Amino acid sequence: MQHRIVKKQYNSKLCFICGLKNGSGLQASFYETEGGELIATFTPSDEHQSYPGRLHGGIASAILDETIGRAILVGREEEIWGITIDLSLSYKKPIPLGVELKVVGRITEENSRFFHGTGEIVLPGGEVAVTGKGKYLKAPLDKIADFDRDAQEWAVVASERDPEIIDI
Ligand SMILES: CCCCCCCC(=O)SCCNC(=O)CCNC(=O)[C@H](O)C(C)(C)COP(=O)(O)OP(=O)(O)OC[C@H]1O[C@@H](n2cnc3c(N)ncnc32)[C@H](O)[C@@H]1OP(=O)(O)O
Repeated sequence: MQHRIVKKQYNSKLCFICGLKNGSGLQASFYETEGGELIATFTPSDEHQSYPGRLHGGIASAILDETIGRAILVGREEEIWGITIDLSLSYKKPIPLGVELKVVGRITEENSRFFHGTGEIVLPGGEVAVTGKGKYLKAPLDKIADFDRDAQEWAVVASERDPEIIDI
């Protein structure tokens, strides 16, 4: 299925998932789709392995957590930040290293205090490797962390690799 991209989300400096200067991290990109979902793309490297040649399950959990958590921002002008309070995963296929993976997330339920979402990590051939669902507490950013947007280089960073369409 083809997903038309309507917006790229912010990256940061050192976040393990989205920090562009975290050499050990995933340096993932996040794209909002016309259909109201969020797609992350990243290519895991040898540093992210569990058993040789396979992505560590904790790292799979981390990218799913962030993709579902960021899905609350899709199509909004206002900022909503989430704190993960419950996350469950089902690991269905091993995930290889060194190939681009796609992670899809969406919000399934929302009220004034919480949001819930689901997501999946999809292999290059289209098979679903991991599914997840999470519950997040909404909170203002200054209640979650001391976050200096300039120091954290929190910005949308355009790249010539940014796709107009993602095929999954
Ligand atoms: C947009 C960017 C997306 C980013 C995605 C990535 C986000 C992250 O990685 S966050 C890091 C991982 N998460 C954490 O470290 C959270 C650790 N936990 C905490 O700090 C605290 O439990 C905290 C602040 C969430 C809540 O604590 P506290 O303020 O004392 O509230 P508390 O009264 O215990 O619970 C508040 C409500 O949440 C519910 N809740 C708390 N924990 C859970 C849980 N594990 N499962 C379900 N519900 C829960 C409670 O039932 C309660 O609901 P209600 O008021 O309706 O009865």
